[in-house]
Formats: sequence, structure tokens, C-alpha cells
Amino acid sequence: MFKPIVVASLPVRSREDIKRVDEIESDLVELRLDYAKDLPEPEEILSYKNKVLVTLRDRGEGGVGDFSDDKKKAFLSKLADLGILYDVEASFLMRREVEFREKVVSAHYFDRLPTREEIDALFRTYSQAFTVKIAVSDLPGYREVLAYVSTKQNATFMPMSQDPLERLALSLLGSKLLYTYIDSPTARGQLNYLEAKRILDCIFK
Ligand SMILES: O=C1C[C@@](O)(C(=O)O)C[C@@H](O)[C@@H]1O
Repeated sequence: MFKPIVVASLPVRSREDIKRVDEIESDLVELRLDYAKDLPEPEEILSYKNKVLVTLRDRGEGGVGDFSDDKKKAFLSKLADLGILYDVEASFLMRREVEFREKVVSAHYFDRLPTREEIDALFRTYSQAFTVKIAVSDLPGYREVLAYVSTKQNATFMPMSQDPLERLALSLLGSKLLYTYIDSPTARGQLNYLEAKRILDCIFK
């Protein structure tokens, strides 16, 4: 059993929010830049390079921002040039070509569950990703889907459901990342990152 990497998700609404990274005691801090009115310059993130995971979440997959695919492609390409880790949706990769090797390739299912064939195709296509991440709503059969994803190499998986302890428990089936919150959840089912760390430290000490 492997200890998941704890990702603390931070909505970035101002430059000041980015400066909080050093005070957050998680393995990674997800910078949810889709909350930002104006995107920071990638160079402003460079000094936090070893601690951050940058996410510019599409609206169709739970994001809150309003930016074009071309603007997102240009921004992610600059991050790739600087060696900054980022998340990119598999659905975005169908529309625009950006680097996905050693990045987080994600898929979020709110209104339906993925088929096994879709899951197989994601892991086959993006086998060189840092991790392939699948988040599913608690629709009928969601646990069976997550159990199937847990059999894949290099997988990150999570339920977007009511009980945060369920997300933590299922992550122990081998999820590479465990997403948590700092001040307020960016999705259903997140634990506070300090609480998650405390529980994982008990299990893996
Ligand atoms: O994709 C994910 C996972 C997530 O949706 C979750 O369910 O914790 C939270 C998002 O901030 C992150 O980008």
C-alpha cells in the first residue's frame, strides 16, 4: 500500500494567493488559476516550481474561469518550457496539442460514468503522464468504476461524493494523488489537507 501524494487545492484569486504556497505543508499545492481574473506570468510561479501543480480547469470539467483554448494552450506551453507541473484534461488534449508527458492528465465525470473501454483508452493513450486522474460523481456504480481504475498503473482516482472519508479510504487502493482543500473545497468530497495528512501519517508512520 502506497501513501498518496497530498495535493492541497488553492483557488488563486490574486497574486497574493500564490505567495501562500510556502506556508502550506502539503506535498503539492494545486494552483487553481481558473479562479484568477488575470493569469499570472508563468515566471511568477517559477520560484515555487518544486511545490506546485498548476490547473487551468475548463468550465465543462468543473472550472470557473473564462479563457479560450488558444490562450490555455499558450499558457500551458510556457509552463512546459519552464518545467512546471500542470494538469491538462484529456478532453482538452483532443482539441489542442500540448505536452502531457510527466503531466497530470485528468478526466471528470459529473453526469455519467466512464466505460471500461474509455478508461482503458485513457491509460493507453497517456501512459507517459505523471498520472492519469479520473474523478467521478457518486452515480450508481461509481465505486465499481473507481475499483477498476485502481487496477491501472500510475492512476489517480477519486469520488466526488458527500463523505470525505470515503475519498481518503478509496485513495488507499493505490491513488497516486489525494486532492484536499485548504480553506474551502474546490470539489465535493475533499478533506482539509491538514486532517488528511494527520490521518495518513497515522496509517503510514
Ligand atoms: O481535478 C481536480 C480534482 C478535484 O475536482 C477533486 O475532486 O478534488 C479538485 C480540483 O481542484 C482538481 O483540479
